[in-house]
Amino acid sequence: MKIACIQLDIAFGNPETNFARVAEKMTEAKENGADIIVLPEMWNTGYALTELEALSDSEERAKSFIADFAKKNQVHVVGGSVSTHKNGAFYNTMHIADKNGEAVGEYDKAHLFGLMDEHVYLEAGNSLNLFELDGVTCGGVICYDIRFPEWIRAHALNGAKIMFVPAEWPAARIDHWRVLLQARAIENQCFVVAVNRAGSDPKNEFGGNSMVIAPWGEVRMQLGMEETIGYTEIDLTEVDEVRGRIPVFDDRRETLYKKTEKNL
Ligand SMILES: O=C(O)CCC(=O)C(=O)O
Repeated sequence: MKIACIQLDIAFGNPETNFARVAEKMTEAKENGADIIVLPEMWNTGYALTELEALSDSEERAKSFIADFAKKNQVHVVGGSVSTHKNGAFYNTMHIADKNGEAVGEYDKAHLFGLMDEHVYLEAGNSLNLFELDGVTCGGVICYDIRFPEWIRAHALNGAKIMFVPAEWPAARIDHWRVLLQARAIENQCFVVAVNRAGSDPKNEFGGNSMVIAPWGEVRMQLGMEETIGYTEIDLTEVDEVRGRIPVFDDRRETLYKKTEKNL
């Protein structure tokens, strides 16, 4: 499975430019043999949160755009996330389409990031994000979600062998990004495919450093800070091999964790 991580420099508050650039980059990734294309967080608008009424995706444009591209090019697309307007509220939403153009997943970011005012403008989602690509169970969370190990664990316990993490993670905390992603891969014995944006917006410089991490924790791909596309091949048999080597899932003591939570 060849994965393409599109580390895009997102144009702030400019969906037209971003749709055109994403189309161009996805075409390049497909021409380079990608089986799965992964995009960053909020790629349609960036964090133009005060302009969501006018700019966010209210008609599932991104969902159709991703599904159409996937079908036409026979490639899976994990569509990062876009700002959406649905059911009377704004969300940070991930769309996933398989290579047949089927919409196999839709996820609203569950943990809203107060430091970037998400809680002021967005509603949080409440559901896990599990989907199948070529018969492999995958999960997807967004950016700040990786600070909640129990959330990623819930996906792993439900069978996820690859966790996708689109992000707009600031350069100022890029060390946290690297360590948290590596920890999530090691503790859940799964692949982590994390795609951050490049560039800056009026408030933040973003850190790039998109990464693919193997279930044993090795960093298989790591980009710099600039806009680029990173490619890696992954072999899913590694997940079972690592889970067999140290049977973390069999050794869990669920009842103990529940008791501890109650006593806190
Ligand atoms: O947790 C962090 O430090 C960054 C999170 C973030 O930027 C986001 O969720 O958009």
